[in-house]
Amino acid sequence: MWKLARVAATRLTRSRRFSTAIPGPCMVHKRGTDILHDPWFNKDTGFPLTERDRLGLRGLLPPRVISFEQQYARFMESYRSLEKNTQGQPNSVVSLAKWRILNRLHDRNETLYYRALIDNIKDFAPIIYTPTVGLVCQNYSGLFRRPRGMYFSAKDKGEMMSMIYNWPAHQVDMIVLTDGSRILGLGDLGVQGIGIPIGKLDMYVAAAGINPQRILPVMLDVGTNNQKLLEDRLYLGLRQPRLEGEEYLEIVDEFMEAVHARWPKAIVQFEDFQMKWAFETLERYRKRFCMFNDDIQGTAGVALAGLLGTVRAQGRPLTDFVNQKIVVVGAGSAGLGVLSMAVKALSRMAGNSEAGAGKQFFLVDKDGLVTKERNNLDPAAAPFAKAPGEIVGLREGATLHEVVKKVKPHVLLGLSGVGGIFNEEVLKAMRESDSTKPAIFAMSNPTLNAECTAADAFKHAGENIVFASGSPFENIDLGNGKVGYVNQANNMYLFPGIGLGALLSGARSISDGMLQAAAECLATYITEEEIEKGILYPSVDSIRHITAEVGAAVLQAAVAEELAEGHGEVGPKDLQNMSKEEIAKYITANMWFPVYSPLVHEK
Ligand SMILES: NC(=O)c1ccc[n+]([C@@H]2O[C@H](COP(=O)([O-])OP(=O)(O)OC[C@H]3O[C@@H](n4cnc5c(N)ncnc54)[C@H](O)[C@@H]3O)[C@@H](O)[C@H]2O)c1
Ligand SMILES: O=C(O)C[C@H](O)C(=O)O
Ligand SMILES: [Mg+2]
Repeated sequence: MWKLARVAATRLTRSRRFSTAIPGPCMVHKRGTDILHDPWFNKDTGFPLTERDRLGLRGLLPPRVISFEQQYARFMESYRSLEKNTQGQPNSVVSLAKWRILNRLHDRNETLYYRALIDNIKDFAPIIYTPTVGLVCQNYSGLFRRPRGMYFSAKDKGEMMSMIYNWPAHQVDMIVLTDGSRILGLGDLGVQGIGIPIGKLDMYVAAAGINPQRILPVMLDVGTNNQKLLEDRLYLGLRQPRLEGEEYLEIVDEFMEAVHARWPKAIVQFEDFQMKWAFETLERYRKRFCMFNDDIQGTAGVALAGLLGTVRAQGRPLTDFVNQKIVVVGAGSAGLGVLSMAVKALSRMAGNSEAGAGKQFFLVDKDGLVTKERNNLDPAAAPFAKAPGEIVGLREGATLHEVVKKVKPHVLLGLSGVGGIFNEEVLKAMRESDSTKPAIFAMSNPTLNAECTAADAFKHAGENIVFASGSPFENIDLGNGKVGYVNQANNMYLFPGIGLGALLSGARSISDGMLQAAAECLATYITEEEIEKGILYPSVDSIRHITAEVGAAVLQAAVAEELAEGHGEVGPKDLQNMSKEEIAKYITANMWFPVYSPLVHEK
């Protein structure tokens, strides 16, 4: 059933490639070189002669008109020759070279860029998104050529309501916002963190079909506590320590009010905020605005889908989730987000009683096993802290190795940001797991921050494991024709669908029910045959299809909870009356796809 739907969708995408159907016109308020310098409208040598006449472009381009297909082939040729020419060079050099060539196209011709991205998403996602985006953020001040998105700084206090009107697009649907304080597992990168919203929004365009003219990456620069950056003469952000307390919140409040005033229906995704502000801003805004925190909520849904998939992969009924022993390493925004969503799922399974739910979860942070005896126990971690004596033989602060040895978990899940902490000793201890097919999730990003590599996991924990990582790794050749399958457990499988469903339903806010629907949709997407091979998540190649499905599930949940206020011409009543099939059609019909539209000049 699932399989059939996916094949049909692939065909749909293929037939749209270079389709001959004439797309609708696009209004442009510029002429001449202003159009050539605007990547939203620029077609380079692809402008037909009639359009060159209409838009004052005659003579500004070489005379021959090159088709979109030829332009695409030309770009891919230069990309492939760059790949060939950089063979054998260090990974970081190759990745940055690839990022540069893609970035140049992005800056010049967005239609061609997004077509290349959509058609080659498996190859390009690791360049424009995780892990290379981390390297780009680390080197941002040096790589900077032209701005992308908007920058609101502590110095703009009192000005944001007018500044927001400096953005040239009339409509914005999707905003990704960061303050740069916890960029992947790389720490505080200040203004350089802008690369993250840019990468996330590229995934929104590629996976969810959000129109790139309606996206807005935003950096809230409230300073940085990264001493190296403060001393770097090339650093492009404010050279001051981060604002704290009320001063900080006033900046975020002002930004949220400004966005809401200009684009009341825009969805704001909070990304890579340090934990204290991640939780606080989520609570502060989630009822008032249509927003969510991807690291807490998107990650939780992706992890939950993987945890449920693991139960199936271990050959047990889903209801057995209540008996899964899970060790979560990292008590930050992501780790705690995962635990609280997993506990909610458990209590639903147990008939909505939270009593005792989660007893089989174990939380380990930088100071070891988290128990109620912990000095200054973080209130957010408290519900998952073990009571004294709850696990015989384990004390407060027990090491990860001790915990794994004692608990013999079915799942070991890392969201610590610390590369290599699932070391040989810890991985070998997983061989004594109570499951014959234990799961290891090394979810921290980027690659060097993963808790272990895929190769080490299969080598030390055994060939029977189920493995997932936040950053991509190649599948592992286990010899004798056997393959150790590597899943990518990354929130990219959910955030685009959450945003898409929220947008097209016109949701007032993003509820737990909508997020739960997203996670369930992802969990049920994988077939039994796939699960048997240890496949927990779809291939990145099908991200556009899974995103449409997640979007539909989120929209349906918004309608069911009466949060859907409608989108454009489609009112709340229309949404309520749509069948499942109509919802699916409505979603796909509203997903932008890159083709050159005829440009019509409007004064
Ligand atoms: N795969 C995904 O989709 C995904 C999603 C979100 C976050 N992440 C990754 O998860 C990591 C953490 O993100 P976060 O927002 O929770 O960060 P955070 O800073 O809020 O939390 C990090 C946690 O790790 C703990 N920790 C630090 N050193 C440790 C050690 N040696 N042993 C055990 N625990 C240790 C800290 O005590 C803290 O609780 C980052 O690398 C991020 O890239 C991945
Ligand atoms: O950005 C990613 O790849 C996932 C996640 O949001 C993270 O912060 O690591
Ligand atoms: Mg993130």
